[in-house]
Amino acid sequence: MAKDPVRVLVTGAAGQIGYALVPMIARGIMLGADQPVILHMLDIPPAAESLNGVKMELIDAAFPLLKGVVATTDVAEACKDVNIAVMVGGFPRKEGMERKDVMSKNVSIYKAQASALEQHAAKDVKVLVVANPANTNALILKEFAPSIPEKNITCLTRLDHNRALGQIAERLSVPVSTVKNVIIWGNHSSSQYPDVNHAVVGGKPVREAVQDDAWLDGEFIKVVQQRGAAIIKARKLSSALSAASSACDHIRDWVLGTAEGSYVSMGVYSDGSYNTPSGIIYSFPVTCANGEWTIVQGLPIDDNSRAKMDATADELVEEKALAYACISE
Ligand SMILES: NC(=O)C1=CN([C@@H]2O[C@H](COP(=O)(O)OP(=O)(O)OC[C@H]3O[C@@H](n4cnc5c(N)ncnc54)[C@H](O)[C@@H]3O)[C@@H](O)[C@H]2O)C=CC1
Ligand SMILES: O=C([O-])CC(=O)C(=O)O
Repeated sequence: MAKDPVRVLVTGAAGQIGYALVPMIARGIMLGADQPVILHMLDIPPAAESLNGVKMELIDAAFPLLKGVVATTDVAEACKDVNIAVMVGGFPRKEGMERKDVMSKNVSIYKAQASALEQHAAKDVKVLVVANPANTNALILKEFAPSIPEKNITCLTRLDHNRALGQIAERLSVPVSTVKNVIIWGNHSSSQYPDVNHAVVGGKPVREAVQDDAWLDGEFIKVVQQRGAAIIKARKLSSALSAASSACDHIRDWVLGTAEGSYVSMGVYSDGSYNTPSGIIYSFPVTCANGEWTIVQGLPIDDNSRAKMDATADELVEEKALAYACISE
């Protein structure tokens, strides 16, 4: 019997990630080749015409799984009954702007969208925040949508995770599918810690396969931390196809489960695991089953990793304070 359609919201759908993401969702890359979808696309009024153009293209592509498209600038209409919400819309930093200015704009966007999701989305909506600052936007969304279970609010660090897999595969000239269990700890920013201490390639520890700890502890980490900036330098635009693809990976694994023996990285509400501060959205290694993620426990952490995990946590605590200062202004 055919499945009922799942309603998937994409905010910022007229933007570059949105343009890459919506056809992936309509083709079944996010939720599976047997899962019909109804796309809800939200953008702001100045982007309404462009958003309508994206809707026209979705119709023209005649995707068999796509059972409907809502394209709107009305946040309540966009959030109505959605089961999955991918939050890509946000306010980017512009020339001459302080970090605090960007934070205050995003705090007000995420506060308003949290309330709309709370009032209009399905009660068990799963939320993925992509827009930067992704971890802190997700935290604000969580704070202002108290009836959405905190386990249902996450942010994207899967792109960083996939970038780390890609760097190791390139270094060893092996298919990327043979590399697994890298970890991104912390913030989706240049303070993140890409950790290979538990990663394997073809069943062998990555450190044994690479045989170059200096590279793994130095250049590799820097390349992954700075990859977003490198793409901007090369394309004059930020990552879009890789961000969209990684957003699909994040939701697919969350809904359909991770492979046996594999874990992935997700930004989730910290419960204090690995002595990280609770009350921030921090990226951890997780496994997923039955629509729920679980933090992988018990991995040994050496002093070098500890220091890097703490540094990225400190940045998130600072961002949280900045965001809260914007709320109370
Ligand atoms: N977490 C991650 O791994 C990554 C995050 N990003 C972030 O994703 C975000 C989107 O990137 P792009 O698509 O390249 O940007 P973009 O500027 O091309 O698109 C953003 C879209 O959001 C819309 N928007 C702005 N305010 C909105 C609101 N209040 N409600 C709904 N829509 C709104 C804009 O009109 C625009 O169409 C940025 O914040 C970027 O920094 C980008 C790459 C990776
Ligand atoms: O760096 C940026 O602005 C975009 C981003 O988050 C990434 O590519 O990881």
